[in-house]
Amino acid sequence: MPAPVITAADLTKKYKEFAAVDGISFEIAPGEAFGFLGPNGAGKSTTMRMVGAVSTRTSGDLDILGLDPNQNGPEIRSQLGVVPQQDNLDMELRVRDNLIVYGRYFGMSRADCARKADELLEFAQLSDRAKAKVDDLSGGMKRRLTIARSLMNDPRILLLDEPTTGLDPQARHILWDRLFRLKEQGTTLVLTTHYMDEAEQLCDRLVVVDKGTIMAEGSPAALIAEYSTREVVELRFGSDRNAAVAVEIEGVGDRIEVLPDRILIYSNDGEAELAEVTRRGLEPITSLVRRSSLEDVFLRLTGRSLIE
Ligand SMILES: Nc1ncnc2c1ncn2[C@@H]1O[C@H](COP(=O)(O)OP(=O)(O)OP(=O)(O)O)[C@@H](O)[C@H]1O
Repeated sequence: MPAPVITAADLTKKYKEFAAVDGISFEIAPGEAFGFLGPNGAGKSTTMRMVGAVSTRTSGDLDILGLDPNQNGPEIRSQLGVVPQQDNLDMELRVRDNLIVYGRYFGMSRADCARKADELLEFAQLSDRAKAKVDDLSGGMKRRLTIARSLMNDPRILLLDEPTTGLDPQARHILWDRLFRLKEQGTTLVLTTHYMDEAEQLCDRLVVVDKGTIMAEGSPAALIAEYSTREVVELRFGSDRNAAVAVEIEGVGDRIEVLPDRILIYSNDGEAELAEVTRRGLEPITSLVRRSSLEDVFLRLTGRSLIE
């Protein structure tokens, strides 16, 4: 096993008495795509700020590339690429100039900046927008430009806080494709997300976080195998009937979850459970048998849905 690029042990961040991050431990291997999956307020951004060496920890240990961010912030930051939750591009500058100015900030020569900017515009599929105003870019393009900018200093680790929040499905897929390429090239990706599909698509390994603590850790497939069944039956009866229906389907499947808008039956054979529901004389408005996802893992671990 190669040495981890990031190691956190009992990492804690408190704001006054409130622990936004409450004693989490994890290791991230070089070249890995590692995710923090959790709802808003789980402590993901707070963790990312500590890993990005821009916020100090209250207690615990944190090692990034063999260095302590409390002691070696600038040295660590020079080896990281950071994509914050909100794009913070320079609106005054044109697209390509955003990259050049950022490179200069890292002490790169003008020639190196120009070469690297062109290479990254190509990578981000923005070459034809090089001279455009940032304001004229779509949300997905701005996100890709922010990623391109974060790569100017050839970072060993790329930190992405909610990389596709607010983007439409097509823009998300283009972005995922770019992130796959970075992963193929060996960049370590550390990302936060509250989208289970994003975590399933991108992460080799992830931790499920809630209220500042880690609830579970593993690959998406391993987490689903450990905390859910192979299939799930989703039934909608209309919310006013959910409680009554829940009584009538008692004992069907391995486990039943009654949510405000749906009833979920967990089972390795969804079709058989759906047939049993029908046999009991129940007629859902809609029914669907699907594969288990990380959403089901989160529900099992916290009793709450990840989708608010
Ligand atoms: N500077 C601060 N002062 C006080 N409380 C804070 C501060 N920053 C974050 N918090 C609180 O810490 C908790 C975790 O916030 P954090 O932003 O890390 O969550 P998150 O998982 O990234 O969620 P989001 O996706 O909404 O950013 C929240 O309850 C938040 O209100």
